[in-house]
Amino acid sequence: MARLGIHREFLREFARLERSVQDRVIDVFTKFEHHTHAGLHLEKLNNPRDPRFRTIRIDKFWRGVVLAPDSGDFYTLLRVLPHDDAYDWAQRHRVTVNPVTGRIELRDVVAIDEALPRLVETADKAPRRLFDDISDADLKRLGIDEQTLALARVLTDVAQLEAAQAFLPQNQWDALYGLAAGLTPEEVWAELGVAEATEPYDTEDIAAAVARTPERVVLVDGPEELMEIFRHPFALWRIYLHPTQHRIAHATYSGAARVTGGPGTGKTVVALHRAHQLAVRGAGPVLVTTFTSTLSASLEAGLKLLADSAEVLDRIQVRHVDQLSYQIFAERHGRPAILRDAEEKAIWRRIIRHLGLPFTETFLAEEWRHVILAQQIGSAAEYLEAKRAGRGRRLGTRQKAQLWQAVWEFQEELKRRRLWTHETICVEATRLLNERADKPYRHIVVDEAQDLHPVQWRLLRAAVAEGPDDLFIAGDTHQRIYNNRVSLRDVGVRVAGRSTRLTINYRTTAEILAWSLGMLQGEPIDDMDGGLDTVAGYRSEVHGPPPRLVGFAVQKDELDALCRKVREWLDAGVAPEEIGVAARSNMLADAAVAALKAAGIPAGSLARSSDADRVVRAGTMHRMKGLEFRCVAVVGVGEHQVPAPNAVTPAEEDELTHTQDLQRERCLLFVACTRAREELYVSWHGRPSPFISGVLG
Ligand SMILES: Nc1ncnc2c1ncn2[C@@H]1O[C@H](COP(=O)(O)OP(=O)(O)OP(=O)(O)O)[C@@H](O)[C@H]1O
Repeated sequence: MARLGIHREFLREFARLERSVQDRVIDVFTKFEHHTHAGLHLEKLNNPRDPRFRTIRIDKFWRGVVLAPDSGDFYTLLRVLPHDDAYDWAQRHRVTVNPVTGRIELRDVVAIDEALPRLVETADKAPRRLFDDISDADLKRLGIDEQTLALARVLTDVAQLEAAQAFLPQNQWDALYGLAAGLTPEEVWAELGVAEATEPYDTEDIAAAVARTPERVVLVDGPEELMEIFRHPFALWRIYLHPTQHRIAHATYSGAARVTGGPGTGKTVVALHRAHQLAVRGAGPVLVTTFTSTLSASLEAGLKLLADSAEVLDRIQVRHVDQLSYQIFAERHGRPAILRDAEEKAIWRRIIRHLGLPFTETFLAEEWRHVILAQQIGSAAEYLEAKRAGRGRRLGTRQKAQLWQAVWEFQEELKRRRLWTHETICVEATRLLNERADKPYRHIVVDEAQDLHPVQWRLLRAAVAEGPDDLFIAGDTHQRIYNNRVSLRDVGVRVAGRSTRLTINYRTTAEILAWSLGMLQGEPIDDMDGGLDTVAGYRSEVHGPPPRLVGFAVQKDELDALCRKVREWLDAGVAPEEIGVAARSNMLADAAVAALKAAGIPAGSLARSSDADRVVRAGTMHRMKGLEFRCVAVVGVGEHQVPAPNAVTPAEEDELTHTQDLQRERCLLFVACTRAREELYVSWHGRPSPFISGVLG
């Protein structure tokens, strides 16, 4: 039986081929894999650039281009193209094995030769070149070969480098792009994840090189896996991880560890692999957790895809944090009575009236949550001493005393009426866990960590004994969509020296990513560990059209245009469930569903429908977290809608909270936009949101 590898670039294209061609490809390659003399089905080409290229007939019109070894039975499917294009492609490309990394590389030799003279001409006139500060020795150390080096040396800007992605060997381009994005040669090397070679690589051994290059070529293990890959060409993460992702997921850490990185860099994927790996090791129960039920449901679905052994799956529990705290609370006290939002406000109002305080109920509620509960403050004296980081309005000693009195009365009332909030349940569950010597979990894996409240962190800290691999944290502070801020150190979680940042985005096109990042330009965003996070080096290898940005006079026109856009996507062959519509408010999301339905488009609310319903789904930006779609429309991005006025504390009330609220709203829009894999459409009526007016292009 032949062994088969499939180039990942082809898999991306596969998803876009017509269904009938996809079926033929599957048919041809399932049969191909079964053949004892598979090579006989391949046709030689006249004068190919690489003598190891062959073609294979898919149907009358389509051909596959296959890399066939000089000997052995190992083949790599590189592309499937219309007949003439396939032959043209084979005339232009060449496969080599990189002597430094040992990995397989594919390049468009003709395009490199054509680009070089033009670049030389521009470089001769330019005052500086892109890689002036990087020595030849450093470039070579990263696997840049002579042909790429000649081109790299005459690049003068990043746009030229981006254009060169289409023809340079991908791993070499990656290294150059990492350098251009500001990473040091050491950081780029670490990111390449190349194992130290004990002896020089055999640059003729294609099969070994392919095995070393899982980020480019997926090795297929039998016909079932082949079917799986073709059925879910986007879900490759189950089989293959980038070396950096693999290292993080499989490492043994002496304590808590963390993965950070921009949207779509595979943090969730790493978290799922890590949980699976820890369960395989079998040292004790694994908890996978996050902050909402929708997200924990999608983590559970991901784990089921990943784990093929029921025994391993049994060792993993998926619960969102509040579910965990309720469970622990209920085991001891039974079901809690929950304080509703409106009732909470009423209590604060009564206290304000009765004490004659100069504060609003929102201010008191936030002070209680973000200072007193967050820092476990238990007495007036502690409160007087407490740092109120993140709170803008200064309080004098007298005001602090008044505030403490208010909080004390509030807490007493809850106690008297046996009422609980999510936070107090969490605090009580933490107390119960701290009493226990036997912890419920041996490992905890946390996704979307940026949105957890300090009391939730303490709960998690108390649910697992301190030790190797106790906590694994995945998150991105640029995607914080609630107001929770934490310093991990303050809640007893130390990740220093065990934190890795992922930078390659697998979801979004470079165009959508760059535009969305533009919205965050210059925003100082913390790293949950006493420093600032950065977006340096975030990049995507996939290209597509730039985001489409359109404004209208009134909402009706905006929604009509949304319907036309969605219709256009559907007509182009995008399935309805691959289209997502995001809005800041529930009301607008519902209006979008109604407009789509009225236009005869199958549509539903994100809250109430799933992939299986095969409808276009619209929902709030908050609900978009953790999801992704081929095409995304973000509507209502107008001056008075984003930021949502009622979600932003007035500057007069609290300057710092005001700034933080604005940042959270900005991040929320960023999250919504980065859910798009291929196309992003952003619209508004009236004037555009201040968050996008700087990036309208
Ligand atoms: N190694 C990989 N190979 C192929 N696809 C990958 C890989 N890693 C991640 N992906 C894909 O990239 C997309 C984003 O992955 P994931 O959701 O894990 O990213 P994330 O960093 O958690 O994103 P976000 O922070 O935006 O929610 C998914 O479609 C996932 O399947």
